Amino acid sequence: MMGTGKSTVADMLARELGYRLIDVDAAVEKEEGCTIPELFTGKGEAYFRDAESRMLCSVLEKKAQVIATGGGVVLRSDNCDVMSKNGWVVALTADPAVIVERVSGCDNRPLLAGNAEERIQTIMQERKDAYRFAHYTVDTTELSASEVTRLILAHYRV
Ligand SMILES: Nc1ncnc2c1ncn2[C@@H]1O[C@H](COP(=O)(O)OP(=O)(O)O)[C@@H](O)[C@H]1O
Ligand SMILES: O=C(O)C1=C[C@@H](OP(=O)(O)O)[C@@H](O)[C@H](O)C1
Ligand SMILES: [Mg+2]
Repeated sequence: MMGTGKSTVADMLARELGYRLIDVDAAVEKEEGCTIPELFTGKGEAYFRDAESRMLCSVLEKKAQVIATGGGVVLRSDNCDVMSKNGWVVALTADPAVIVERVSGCDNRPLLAGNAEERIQTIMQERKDAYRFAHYTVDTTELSASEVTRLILAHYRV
């Protein structure tokens, strides 16, 4: 889910493991030559989702890497299938109020425009079953990013 710390924790994990870090959002931005908000405005969410799925499949061909995805990658079941087949999948969650705090001041999440807390609650409700396929889930509400990283490393088995 957005704002739970995926990009931050993936970076820490990659350093700890000596793996390559891939952030799918950043890779899409680089490929498209614009930011995610610009992509949503200019070409629409469906275009972004296609680019996101293509990028995910392409990066999953390699090994020894930590891949941070955007929280909406689970909206397509094919993406979940390819992640669980080719990787060890961790889902991060947090209470909506904490997510609001974490993302306040960032305007790079187009789906949270307007009342962020309401949007987060709605999106979490819509996606409540979509993250269940993950091999391991961490509620990050009361944990620092380093604590989340340590927990994941303690459970990582591949
Ligand atoms: N466990 C945490 N506790 C407090 N703040 C966090 C934690 N994890 C990430 N953050 C902060 O929350 C914001 C969103 O984190 P980010 O890694 O971009 O989340 P995501 O990639 O899941 O959207 C960033 O400002 C980051 O520094
Ligand atoms: O949950 C979502 O639908 C999205 C999450 C974002 O990434 P983060 O989860 O890293 O914020 C980004 O991919 C886009 O704004 C859409
Ligand atoms: Mg991110």
